[in-house]
Amino acid sequence: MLTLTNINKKYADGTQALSDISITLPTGMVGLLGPNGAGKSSLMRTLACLQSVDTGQVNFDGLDVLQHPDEMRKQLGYLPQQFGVYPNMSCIALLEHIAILKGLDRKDRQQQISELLALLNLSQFANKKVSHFSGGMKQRFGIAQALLGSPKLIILDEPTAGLDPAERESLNNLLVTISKQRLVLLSTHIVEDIENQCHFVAMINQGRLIQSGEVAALIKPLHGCVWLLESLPSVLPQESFVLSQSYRYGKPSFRVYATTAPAERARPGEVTLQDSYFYELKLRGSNTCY
Ligand SMILES: Nc1ncnc2c1ncn2[C@@H]1O[C@H](COP(=O)(O)OP(=O)(O)OP(=O)(O)O)[C@@H](O)[C@H]1O
Repeated sequence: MLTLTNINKKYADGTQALSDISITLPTGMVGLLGPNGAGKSSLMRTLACLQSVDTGQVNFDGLDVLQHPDEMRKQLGYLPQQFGVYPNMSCIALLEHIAILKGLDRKDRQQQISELLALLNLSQFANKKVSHFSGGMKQRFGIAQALLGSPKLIILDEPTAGLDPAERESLNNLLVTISKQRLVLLSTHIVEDIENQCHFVAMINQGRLIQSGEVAALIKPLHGCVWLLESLPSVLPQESFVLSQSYRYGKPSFRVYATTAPAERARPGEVTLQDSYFYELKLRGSNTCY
């Protein structure tokens, strides 16, 4: 279990990236949702012991993380949003190098690297330079290096960014498999990925925690309050508002929050996590566009 208490972080230029964040995250797949600039990466870098905070505490299974970052690093796997690799190193050599840095002995290194190469479908590319990998292969390599040492906490910042749908699906399935008996914290803009894989979600905006809890419990209050419309009436009922607007087969499609049907032609919609996320952002007066 990971507990954050009153985390505050202001950068040197005065940007308040994290404001008084307090939350307890359970084991399993946990999603972190927030618009661009919300503070997700700042939070993840903090948990990965890569940057300090101004105030606050982080506790992981009884360990005071900010006081003992070296202890935490032994239990941590981190995939940053972007990562560089040594240009001339093969996949296996680089994994070997990272395993040594993580303190694995020779026997463990050999066993874990061979298991991870197989798990991540990289065995046949073991001797290829990682700098020559495709985007999907590179992300799978990133997950493999994060899993070295069997960490109890895995932090993944946008792991599926830039992947094609098949790669995304296979990586998502893999993440569910590895999240058994450990905490996998997943940050992504793809709300659907969080809805499909995570049982718990934390939403942040402008550095503040705006909502958190079990996904099923979060969307429950909106049941019966989401309506689908192809066009909006000239006036929406009081206290109702547009959650999102998109196109389906080239035709406009509106999802509207309303406690009763906002128009005669409105059809009830099945509530999604995205509805709940947009509802929370609207409710808290975000000026974010979506
Ligand atoms: N090193 C830094 N110095 C100054 N400001 C920073 C720094 N890093 C991030 N910020 C600012 O802190 C805020 C939060 O940024 P952060 O990268 O944590 O957000 P994010 O939710 O990860 O965004 P995105 O989804 O776009 O990656 C933003 O206003 C950003 O400009």
